[in-house]
Amino acid sequence: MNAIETQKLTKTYEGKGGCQDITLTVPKGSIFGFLGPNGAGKSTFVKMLVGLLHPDSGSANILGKPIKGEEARSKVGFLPENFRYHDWLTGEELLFHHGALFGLSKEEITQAIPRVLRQVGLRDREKERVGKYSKGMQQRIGLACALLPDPEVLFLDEPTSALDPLGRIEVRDLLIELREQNKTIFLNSHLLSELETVCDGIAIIKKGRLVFQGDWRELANKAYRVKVLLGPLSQEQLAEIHRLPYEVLSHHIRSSELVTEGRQEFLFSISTDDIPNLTRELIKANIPLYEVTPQIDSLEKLFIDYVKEA
Ligand SMILES: Nc1ncnc2c1ncn2[C@@H]1O[C@H](COP(=O)(O)OP(=O)(O)OP(=O)(O)O)[C@@H](O)[C@H]1O
Repeated sequence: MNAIETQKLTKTYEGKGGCQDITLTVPKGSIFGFLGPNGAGKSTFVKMLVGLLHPDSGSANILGKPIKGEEARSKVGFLPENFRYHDWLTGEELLFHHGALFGLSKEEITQAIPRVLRQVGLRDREKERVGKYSKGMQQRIGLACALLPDPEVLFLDEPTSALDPLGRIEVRDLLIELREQNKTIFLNSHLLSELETVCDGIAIIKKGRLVFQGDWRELANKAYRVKVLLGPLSQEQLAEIHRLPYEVLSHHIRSSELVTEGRQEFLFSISTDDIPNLTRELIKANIPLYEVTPQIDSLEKLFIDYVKEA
């Protein structure tokens, strides 16, 4: 079953900005990364899904229920970006306030509070005023608010931007724990190195339009490269390498004391399927071959390439 399905979902602001014709599928029990440059339309899209904006056209379902209805929203948690909390409330009072907004009873909220405080690592800090919390703690209490109704689908907009590296790891582990409970997490983040460690699927939006959706590793494979250590090489062998039907992206003598002089490093642009062919060709040409190392690009690099190209 899909947690989120949208069909040509569109919202513009008097014909400008926003996002257009977004058809997207997010499987249940996955962590899904939603990426795009500033102003691409990410918040507009998420706000429609959580019921804060009405679409101009198109449709969307959450867990099979149309987003227009309350039923879809009852299973949703949302952490907006840069949310300002009521400074004068204690963490506990804030959680009570949010619980009431979700329509939870007093007993339900009292039961949920220790769970969410544990999940976000704020136990024993709930009696302090939110205004006295550090930025990271404010982000954690926001996450706790989103987790209060034990949501099936969680929308998180930059959930770790104020956290230190340890805090980020804690949130990442929490997301993995939630996924293990078959919850779905829709994650909006600019921290791509963080996304690549947890996301099952991603979508990229640019200027309001979807330009990619799928497994980011699929995206990585599009730009597959392989590093090969060869040599020493005669002029003839060097010419032979350049005659191969694979693009040489770079070629240099590796400056490592461990590498015998004369060995050279080549970076080829080839698909995974072509690696055996490349090695066969090199051996056929009697070229000494020492290393073949596939280079998988980081999500960050691919994202930049994709957003520039698409
Ligand atoms: N209330 C609004 N009125 C007019 N234009 C808006 C409004 N909200 C957003 N826009 C425009 O719609 C486009 C998409 O904005 P949106 O906030 O959805 O992008 P985003 O991808 O979330 O950006 P960021 O990463 O900077 O948060 C932008 O061009 C923005 O200027």
